[in-house]
Amino acid sequence: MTFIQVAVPVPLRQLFTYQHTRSLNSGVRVEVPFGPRTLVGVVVGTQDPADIDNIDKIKPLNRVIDNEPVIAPVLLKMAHWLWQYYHHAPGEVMHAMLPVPLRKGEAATPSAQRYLQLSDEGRQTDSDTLTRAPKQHACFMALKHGQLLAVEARKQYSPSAVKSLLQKALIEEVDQVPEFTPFGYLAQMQIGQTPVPDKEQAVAIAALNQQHNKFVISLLEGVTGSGKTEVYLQAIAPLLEAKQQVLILVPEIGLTPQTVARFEKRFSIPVGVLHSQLTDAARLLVWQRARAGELGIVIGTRSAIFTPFKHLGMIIVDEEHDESFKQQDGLRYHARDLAAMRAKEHRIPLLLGSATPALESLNNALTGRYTHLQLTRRAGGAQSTQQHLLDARDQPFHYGITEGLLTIMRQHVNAGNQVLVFVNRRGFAPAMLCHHCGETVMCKRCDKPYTVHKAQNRLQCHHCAGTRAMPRQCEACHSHELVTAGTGTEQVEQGLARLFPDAKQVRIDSDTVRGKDKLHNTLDAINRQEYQILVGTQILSKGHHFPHVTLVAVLDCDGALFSADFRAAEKLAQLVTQLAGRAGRASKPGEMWLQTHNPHHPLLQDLVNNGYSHFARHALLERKAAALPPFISQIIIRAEATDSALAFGFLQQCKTQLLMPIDNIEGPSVGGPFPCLMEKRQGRYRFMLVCNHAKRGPLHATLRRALPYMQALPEGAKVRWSVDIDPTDFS
Ligand SMILES: Nc1ncnc2c1ncn2[C@@H]1O[C@H](COP(=O)(O)OP(=O)(O)OP(=O)(O)O)[C@@H](O)[C@H]1O
Ligand SMILES: [Zn+2]
Repeated sequence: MTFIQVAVPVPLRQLFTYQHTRSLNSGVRVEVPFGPRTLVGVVVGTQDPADIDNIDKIKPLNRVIDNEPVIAPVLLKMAHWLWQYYHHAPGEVMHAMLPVPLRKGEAATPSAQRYLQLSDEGRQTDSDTLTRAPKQHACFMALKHGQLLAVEARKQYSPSAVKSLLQKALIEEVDQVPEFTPFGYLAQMQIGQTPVPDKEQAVAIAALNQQHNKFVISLLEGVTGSGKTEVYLQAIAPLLEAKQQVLILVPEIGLTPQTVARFEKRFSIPVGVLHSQLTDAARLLVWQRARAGELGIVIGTRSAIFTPFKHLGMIIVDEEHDESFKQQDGLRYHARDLAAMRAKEHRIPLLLGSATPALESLNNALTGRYTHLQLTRRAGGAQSTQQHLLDARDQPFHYGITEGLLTIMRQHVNAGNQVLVFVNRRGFAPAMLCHHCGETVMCKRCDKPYTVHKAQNRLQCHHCAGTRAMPRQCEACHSHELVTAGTGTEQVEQGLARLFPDAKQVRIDSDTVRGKDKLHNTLDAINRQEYQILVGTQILSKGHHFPHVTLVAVLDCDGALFSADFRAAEKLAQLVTQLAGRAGRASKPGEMWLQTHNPHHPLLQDLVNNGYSHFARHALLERKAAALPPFISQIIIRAEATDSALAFGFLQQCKTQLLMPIDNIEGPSVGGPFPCLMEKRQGRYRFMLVCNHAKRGPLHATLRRALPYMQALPEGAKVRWSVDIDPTDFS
């Protein structure tokens, strides 16, 4: 009899022991009884019978699912690190690492899948016959390049488009077991036209070429449009040729088909793509193809860091400062940190790229822990964007835009160029209030004003997504005179339509671009110059290439200057710099105007006059002086409950545990319980404890000792609480 340790997907920070007739490899999935349920767990080791109490109570496994481990030894090490470092339940960590069908116990080896392909008739048909049905046309065109998974095609192009094409007999369905050829991509790989790298790019590429099969972390700090992507492309070419695969992580909304197309075009090989909007079947297929070594390149968002590879040669994290790399619920891991951990285990290089590096990464580069590669000039002769502040005080406003800014916009539009207007809020206006008594219409569940959405004729809470009908009168004084306050994208768009009747505009925010295709099509239309004015939120700041934009106008970011979050300045500086980077990327010079009521604010002055890299180095000095991350380690314990006293009381007891002295260890400082920046959300009151320590080790040791006591607190069952290691968000 062997005793097997299994990570079972339950929210408990421990492993469970089962008995089996023989030993099993770690990383194999097993089906186990758990109370009244049957769950799919992962074997992580065996246990010495001498260490087991109540040995006759140990239950047998129900069933062994895999012959071969689904989680390879390197990834098991990563899992181990994850549950230790993030103090998370091992079974939940394992599940997070697996594609959904495998969590449910389905076979890990490829099984028959239904594919769509062109029929004989389809192959002889001209796609022009479909131009009046755009979705059918798009699906047909995609199938011209090869088969698609049927479920994926239905999701992407709509079930009705697929149905019509089937009815027209232009396409057909086939069932096939996919076959994978390890490094099969090499047979078709052809390196396309490659620009001659400039001096700085050449230095970076040469440095990266020296790093093969070594664990080295490099920060590629390159101003916007400096050709970072070109460096990635040239750096990975020799690896692909040497049968080494490459994983590229990109931010959540930075993963556009343009990015993927650029890699496909350069190497003429299919690229595996992983993001949250894929079907489970499609994700599993990429997982299998990468694992078999069939894919040379995988590009994906945060969780792609868990993809198995046959021979991984390099990891790249593009826009490494982006907040979407940190998961903000459940297993709150940071994909950038995990990438470092993974690169170390595989003994391969990790490349972090950004125009606006996170202060953590920059500090590691400046202190020599990372190799520091810099691109200080834009590629292909483009000039850097001139940045200016526009004093908004005492200026007349039209729909949130000052007259001064309108004049500048007019010059750019009249010159036949495109203007990008950044507004930090979607919707029509961020609040509605009574003109008579001043009462604001509030979401009672969050204690925050509702955002007015005129297009839907509703109010929407951006914190809990709750909506309500537009009120007709004030709840306090019953006056019918309700007015809106502030400006959102919807209002700016409407205003600009009046102010610029001859210029075509497009709004880009999460209300107008739902789904990847919509964003892709809009971006294409922008680059075909179908629009002159682009109005949008953060989405517009992320890595897009707009060759015709010459002016970026930022309407209002003053709020961020006075935030209680110590990272607010860094986030604002990154946003502003990335926005500026959208202008003047091609032959025409670009400028950015930032409209503000605080034109003398030191942060804005520094950014505009000296740029991000100066700001960031200065901000690091400030962080050091104030003893803030990255110079100290931080952990937050959050608790929320409908009864605020419960959440507060629970954290107070946690604090007592965290302050309990441990031998030979200097304890952390524990602040709070403080209300979170969003004090109330969805009807729950929210508090946090902030634990700081100059050193990571003692901080984690303290938490490790306190956690079992915290878990045993009876109040813990009545509140929602969580542990956040290296937090990035205090909302
Ligand atoms: N050495 C080069 N010679 C000519 N053109 C180049 C060179 N390197 C890059 N480019 C071109 O310059 C433009 C910007 O390059 P790229 O997109 O690689 O920059 P980036 O630093 O990744 O941009 P961002 O971070 O702002 O998104 C692209 O059109 C690219 O093709
Ligand atoms: Zn709400």
